[in-house]
Amino acid sequence: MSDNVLAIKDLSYKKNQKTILHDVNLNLDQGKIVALLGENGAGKTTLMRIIAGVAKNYKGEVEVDGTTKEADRKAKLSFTDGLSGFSDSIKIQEVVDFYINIFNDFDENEFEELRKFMKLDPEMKLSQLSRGMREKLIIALTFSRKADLYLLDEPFGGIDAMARKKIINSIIMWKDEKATILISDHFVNEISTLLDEVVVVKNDTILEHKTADEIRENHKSIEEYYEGLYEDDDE
Ligand SMILES: Nc1ncnc2c1ncn2[C@@H]1O[C@H](COP(=O)(O)OP(=O)(O)OP(=O)(O)O)[C@@H](O)[C@H]1O
Repeated sequence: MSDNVLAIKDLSYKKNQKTILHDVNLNLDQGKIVALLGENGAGKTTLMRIIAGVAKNYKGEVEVDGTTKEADRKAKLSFTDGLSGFSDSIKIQEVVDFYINIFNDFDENEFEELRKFMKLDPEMKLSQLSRGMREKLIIALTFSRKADLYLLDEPFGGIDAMARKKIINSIIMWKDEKATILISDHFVNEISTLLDEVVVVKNDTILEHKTADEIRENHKSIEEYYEGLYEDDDE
């Protein structure tokens, strides 16, 4: 059996007649921690929303665990679309109750552990959360499901540098070893040492997909490699 968890073939996506992504081809294997890197507006969020089945009307094929059907894909991957569907006046506990209802694979005990680890009070309303607390809640919700593919869209912007590595380290320890995590960001942060692979989005498509070992074989850190991709753009 193939250990491929994600297969994207010839994906293109337009919004209001503007090409946002074109000729995207990407394969990810089980058990990998993969960074999806690119500048603001490169198309990282759009790509995640397409994989997750939230953005529709794309051209091409998106397969998760061998299935292209959106509903089946949603059952196999875990993605929290910025809590956009929830009113600000509801409490964390109410969001959790919603997740328990909707997702058969939501593990309440796992959420409890993550919630305590993130120091989140279940009685707090979404409107009371700081940006970092909100991001921690998204991470906790996402990883409380048992999925084969986890999508994290810029999860750390408001989380302090010390906590970032601690959080991602713990998640990697908790997750099933066969589960793959795709994490988007616009710079390589404290988590670069934990990455297995790097995917770079530039000019509306995937510019490069490399393993961390390949990058390091060229005697480069991931930071140097990523910065090098943008050197030609500088004046
Ligand atoms: N609703 C929309 N209508 C038209 N264009 C859009 C819409 N949403 C996003 N875009 C465009 O799609 C492109 C990709 O946006 P996207 O949010 O996917 O980028 P990103 O890589 O996640 O950026 P960031 O790092 O800033 O979050 C951008 O050029 C943006 O202007």
